[in-house]
Amino acid sequence: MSISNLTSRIPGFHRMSTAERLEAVAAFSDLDETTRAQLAAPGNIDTHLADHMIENVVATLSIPIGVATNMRVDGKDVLVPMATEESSVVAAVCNSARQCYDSGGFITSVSGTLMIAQVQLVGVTDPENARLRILEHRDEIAAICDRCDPMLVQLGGGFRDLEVRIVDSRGGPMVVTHLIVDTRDAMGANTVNTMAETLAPSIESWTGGKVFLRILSNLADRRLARARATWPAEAIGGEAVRDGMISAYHFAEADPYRAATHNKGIMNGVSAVVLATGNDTRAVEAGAHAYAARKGRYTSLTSWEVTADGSLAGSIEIPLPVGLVGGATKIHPTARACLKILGVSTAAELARIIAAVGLAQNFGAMKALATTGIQKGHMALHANNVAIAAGAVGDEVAMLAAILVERRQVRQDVATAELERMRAGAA
Ligand SMILES: CC(C)(COP(=O)([O-])OP(=O)([O-])OC[C@H]1O[C@@H](n2cnc3c(N)ncnc32)[C@H](O)[C@@H]1OP(=O)([O-])[O-])[C@@H](O)C(=O)NCCC(=O)NCCSC(=O)C[C@@](C)(O)CC(=O)[O-]
Ligand SMILES: NC(=O)C1=CN([C@@H]2O[C@H](COP(=O)(O)OP(=O)(O)OC[C@H]3O[C@@H](n4cnc5c(N)ncnc54)[C@H](OP(=O)(O)O)[C@@H]3O)[C@@H](O)[C@H]2O)C=CC1
Repeated sequence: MSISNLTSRIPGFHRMSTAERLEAVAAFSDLDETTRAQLAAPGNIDTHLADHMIENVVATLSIPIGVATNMRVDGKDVLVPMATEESSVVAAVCNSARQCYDSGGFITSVSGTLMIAQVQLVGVTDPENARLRILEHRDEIAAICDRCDPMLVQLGGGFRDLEVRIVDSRGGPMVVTHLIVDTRDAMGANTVNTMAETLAPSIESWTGGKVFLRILSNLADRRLARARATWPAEAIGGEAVRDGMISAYHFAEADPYRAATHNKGIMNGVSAVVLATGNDTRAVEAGAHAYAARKGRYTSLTSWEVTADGSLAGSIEIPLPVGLVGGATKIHPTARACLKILGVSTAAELARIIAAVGLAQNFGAMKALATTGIQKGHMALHANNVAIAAGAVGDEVAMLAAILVERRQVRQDVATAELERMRAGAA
């Protein structure tokens, strides 16, 4: 059966055992034995590989990968692996996606796969003149950039555009050249950095100035991913719930103190998929927050409105420089296995799914905040962590967590006392 015939609506997925869930995911994504074994292996990164990925390696840190169900993106069902240490993040995506599944799920788009590299030129007395001199060399610049990466050009990528800006700084005017490069299925940092470094001597010779920095910009506003979805009021608990959520959005839109938390919630989902696929979480996070401040004040990455028929419509637009090749994406076997689960064949497809997850995550948090409060759902799941921290093992974990939730006291001191009481009762 092809993937598109399978459904991501898997009610009760969270009640299965870990092995049963992996079997369901393997069947959905048609995973081969090696990929299944990779996902099932405890501590699934080899020390030798780790030692070559970064420096001074002494150990590895395993983070759980949960799979979000109920996601339908552009008419296709998809299971989404999410690597996170935080409880209730995955559950929230499943729950949010469930509530818009029947109204079509998520519709997505991308602006392209363009990255920007910056070349900083200082020490020119005539910055306007220097700017034009650089722009006059556009064809030569294109050729220099494309010569850096013939493979990328062969794949349909390479130099696309040139911008030269004059930036007023404390140290006087700087002439900043932007190389706009299509990096296709790579995030592209190394690719565009090489181009910027190669071009720098030419810029100096054309202008008589001095180049210092030659590096990509993490404000990847030529690489936007967008997602939208509609939740009928009756599917989310009625108009009062919808209006509470709209008010939550207005709060985030107006107030940077709230917007930071609102966007952190979005990044709970975004960063989890970015990490699971071996991409650079810091690059995506820096870009997202810079984009949220693009209007001169920090605001929400999402927008929420009421449609003519009274439904809640949400949308997100976020820079998503992620790749299927480059960085750790190809070398980390678990990241590769996660990409197989997703079944994506281009970086743009991956970015679209991540944008949808960000929107779902925001829906889940806003709905909880505008109704029961975050503690009910989040702390109920976090209670397991508190129970483990208090020393619970095996079946004790679920039993102790249930007691903490029942008492509405998900606290370490209460957990320790209750665990002692449980054990004394059992003895
Ligand atoms: C936690 C829920 C989902 C419970 O929500 P609920 O309505 O009690 O859930 P339910 O038991 O009725 O189940 C409904 C569906 O939710 C999913 N679901 C339910 N439980 C699980 C589970 N254990 N594992 C996986 N999926 C789960 C699952 O899809 C299930 O359908 P089913 O499969 O049964 O047909 C809800 O309360 C929620 O979405 N809360 C929001 C949680 C959240 O946002 N967490 C992020 C951490 S807090 C934070 O860092 C960000 C924040 C909040 O500050 C951002 C902001 O301020 O904007
Ligand atoms: N500020 C930041 O965000 C910075 C981030 N980084 C890091 O850079 C890394 C990402 O850089 P990136 O340039 O993506 O990685 P790589 O340089 O590892 O990989 C990109 C290369 O892969 C090759 N390639 C093969 N198939 C494709 C394809 N389908 N599409 C595009 N390229 C393809 C290309 O050419 P070829 O085969 O010729 O190599 C391309 O140049 C991340 O690890 C990131 O953490 C680094 C510096 C700064």
